[in-house]
Amino acid sequence: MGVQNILVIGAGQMGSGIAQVCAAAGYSVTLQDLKQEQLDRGLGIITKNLSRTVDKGRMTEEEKQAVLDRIQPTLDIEAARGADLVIEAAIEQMNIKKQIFAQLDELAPAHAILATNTSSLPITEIAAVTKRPEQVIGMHFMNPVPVMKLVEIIRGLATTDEVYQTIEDITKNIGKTPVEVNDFPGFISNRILLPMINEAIYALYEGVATKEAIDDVMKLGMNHPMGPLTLADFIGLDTCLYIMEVLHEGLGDSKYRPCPLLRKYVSAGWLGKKSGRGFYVYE
Ligand SMILES: CC(=O)CC(=O)SCCNC(=O)CCNC(=O)[C@H](O)C(C)(C)COP(=O)(O)OP(=O)(O)OC[C@H]1O[C@@H](n2cnc3c(N)ncnc32)[C@H](O)[C@@H]1OP(=O)(O)O
Ligand SMILES: NC(=O)C1=CN([C@@H]2O[C@H](COP(=O)(O)OP(=O)(O)OC[C@H]3O[C@@H](n4cnc5c(N)ncnc54)[C@H](OP(=O)(O)O)[C@@H]3O)[C@@H](O)[C@H]2O)C=CC1
Repeated sequence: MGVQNILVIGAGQMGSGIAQVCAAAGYSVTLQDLKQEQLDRGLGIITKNLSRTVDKGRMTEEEKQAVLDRIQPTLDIEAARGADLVIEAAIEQMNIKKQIFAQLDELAPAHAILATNTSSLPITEIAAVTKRPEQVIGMHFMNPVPVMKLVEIIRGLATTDEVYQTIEDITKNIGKTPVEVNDFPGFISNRILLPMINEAIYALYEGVATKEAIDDVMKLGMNHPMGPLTLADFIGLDTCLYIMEVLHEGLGDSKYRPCPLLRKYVSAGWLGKKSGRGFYVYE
């Protein structure tokens, strides 16, 4: 059975981007979150992104409206009953993801594929709470979703070839490039990116340079589009911390220990751009 209806769980920065690109490709999308405020915020970001595309002459006002009309917001996870594919993009915590997947397994039709946008958590462990581990898979988008080409696709131990192929086809349909990666903590993207960011935070913590200088070195010296501290703020410092914890625990090597300064900022509620303050202050 083909995929037509996609349910996206979590209307944060990633969930809203995923809903946008799926709806733009013609899928019928339901976007679910726990709070109306988050749904409104997510839909606001999607509308702003699409309006920018209209302003650039790459989309008509009618096409924009058609994309918006294909996105149905809801607070009710019962929406899983109508889904062919669920893409989960709630927060990066194993206990939350397990709860969500157990519920989805109860609600979603037997043919539905359950995908997670986790940045680092083992797919096999998430799949194990369901009675359909062969239909559970990692579909790891990059931030900002409408811009970044990559989707890492990660099979759990039991994921079938058929399910992998369906997800690879959908990834291409929404204009992204799939790269297959094995199920190890942090996959490839965050096993390489996050230790670099964590090291930049250590450099700040140890007083090696100012935050601006650290970012300038990596931007001007390595041609990175954003410095590592700006990028950490952009990803979300909570997400950065969770990923480092997964790497530290999952790979068992002290080189992945999260910097105490990162912990302190997250405890203070300084989560980066999304909360208005991280290493930098945002309007
Ligand atoms: C943590 C994980 O699990 C994995 C991850 O995602 S890690 C994070 C991966 N992402 C990155 O590393 C992003 C690094 N940063 C960048 O690539 C760039 O700074 C950027 C693309 C975000 C912005 O690019 P820029 O050249 O500085 O800015 P700007 O010229 O304003 O934008 C470039 C384009 O992106 C679009 N864009 C920028 N930010 C956007 C956003 N948040 N949402 C949608 N579109 C956006 C702009 O509209 C513009 O589009 P056009 O070229 O079509 O006009
Ligand atoms: N940020 C990034 O660069 C990337 C993140 N990811 C992954 O994507 C996922 C989401 O990250 P991101 O969008 O940045 O995080 P955000 O904090 O922006 O969004 C998470 C959203 O999920 C909601 N949520 C939390 N629990 C539940 C639940 N049980 N059911 C439904 N919604 C829930 C949150 O609501 P509330 O705020 O009310 O708790 C919030 O709206 C994480 O797994 C992350 O690791 C993957 C690639 C890149």
